[in-house]
Formats: sequence, C-alpha cells, structure tokens
Amino acid sequence: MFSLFYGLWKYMFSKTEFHVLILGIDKAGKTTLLEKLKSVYSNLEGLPPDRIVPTVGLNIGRIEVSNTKLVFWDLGGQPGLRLIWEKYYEEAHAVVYVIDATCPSRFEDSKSALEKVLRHEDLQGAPLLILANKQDLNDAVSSEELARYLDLKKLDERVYMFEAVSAYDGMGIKESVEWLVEVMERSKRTETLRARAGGPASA
Ligand SMILES: Nc1nc2c(ncn2[C@@H]2O[C@H](COP(=O)(O)OP(=O)(O)OP(=O)(O)O)[C@@H](O)[C@H]2O)c(=O)[nH]1
Ligand SMILES: [Mg+2]
Repeated sequence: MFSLFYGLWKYMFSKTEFHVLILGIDKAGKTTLLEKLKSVYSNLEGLPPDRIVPTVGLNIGRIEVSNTKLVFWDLGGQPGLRLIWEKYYEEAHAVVYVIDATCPSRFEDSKSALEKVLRHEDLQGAPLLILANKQDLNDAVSSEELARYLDLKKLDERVYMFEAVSAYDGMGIKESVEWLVEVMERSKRTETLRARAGGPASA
C-alpha cells in the first residue's frame, strides 16, 4: 500500500525530465552553447570558451527551468563522429541543431547532415530548434537568411523554429529554452515517449 501511494506521490510531484539532443557539424558551437546554458540556468559556472576542446564523446548538461528538468546531450560533429548521433535519437524529446552563421561555405554540409537527421524514423515528431549561432560576430547571417539558405524540405509536419543566438554573449538563449519547454510539454512525441516508459499517455 505504501509503495502504491509513494509511486503516485512521486508521479504527481516529481518534475518532468526532458532529453534534448544538441547536434550540428563540428565547430558549430554546440559545446560552447551547452556551457552557456549551464551558466545561465544553474549555479555552476560553465567552462569558458578558451577551455573547450572538440567533442569526441558525450557531454551532458542538466538545467532546471520553472518546474521542468532539461537534460542536454551534446555530441561531436566531426564527420566520423556523426554516425554516433542516431544512438541517441530514440530517447530524445527534441533536437537543437546548431549552425555557425558566419560560415556560408559550410552551410551545405550542415544542411545535408540535418536532412539526414530529419529522415531518421527514430526522431519522428521531435520538435526541432535550429540555431544560427555566433551572432556576436559581424558577418553572421540572420536566422531568416539562414532559413533561406537551407531551404529545407521535409519539415512539413514538424514543429520547428529558427533562432539567432550567440553562445558567447547569451543572445537568444532564454527565448530558445522557453520555446523548447513549451513545445516539448505539449508535443505528441512526449506522449509517445511517456507511454513507452510505462507512464500515462498524457499528464
Ligand atoms: N564568436 C563566437 N564563437 C563561438 C561561438 N560559439 C562557439 N564559438 C567558437 O567556435 C569554435 C567551436 O566551438 P565548439 O563549441 O567547440 O563547437 P562544437 O560544435 O562543439 O564542435 P565539435 O565538438 O567538434 O562538434 C570555438 O572556437 C568556439 O570558441 C559564438 O557564439 N560566438
Ligand atoms: Mg563540442
């Protein structure tokens, strides 16, 4: 009996936890963004940019926003490491796709890597936030320009947004996180993941 009440109590009062996958090609600024998120939303001081090295494994960052826990998974974007991305798709509630907005010569690479992500069936229905990063630099293209450059097809049914950010000065970070929380809370994808984990289909 106690365990039944405890289970119910835990279900009602424990905070929802969402998994957010941070993807993008190498040097887009994913890890710098993760460290910025930690600095903005937790007491922990994130690593300064000059101490961040290219990612080979997985970096994890946990933050809390109102009553919601977010767990960010940051993976390496070098070509040989992109094969690992799909191992994390099944458990992800949403995807943040980071693009270096100052580097048009790599937009094509970014676009094809993103299209491959979107084609994967394990990510069906996952909300997508595309970040035009490095806005602190003069030559960064805006989020609208980036959207035009990418000209993504296949976004039809997906909930998505483009946002201009800077992982250095924090521009656009709060708007991004607010959007993510809002869409994940009411996404069909979240219901599906909850049902798979054995919880009620909606809360
Ligand atoms: N000016 C500026 N530079 C940035 C910003 N974000 C990242 N950088 C720089 O871009 C470079 C790559 O940043 P990382 O965070 O390591 O990139 P990444 O996407 O994690 O790269 P991989 O781990 O190799 O996939 C570093 O020199 C960063 O300091 C930004 O918002 N503004
Ligand atoms: Mg990295």
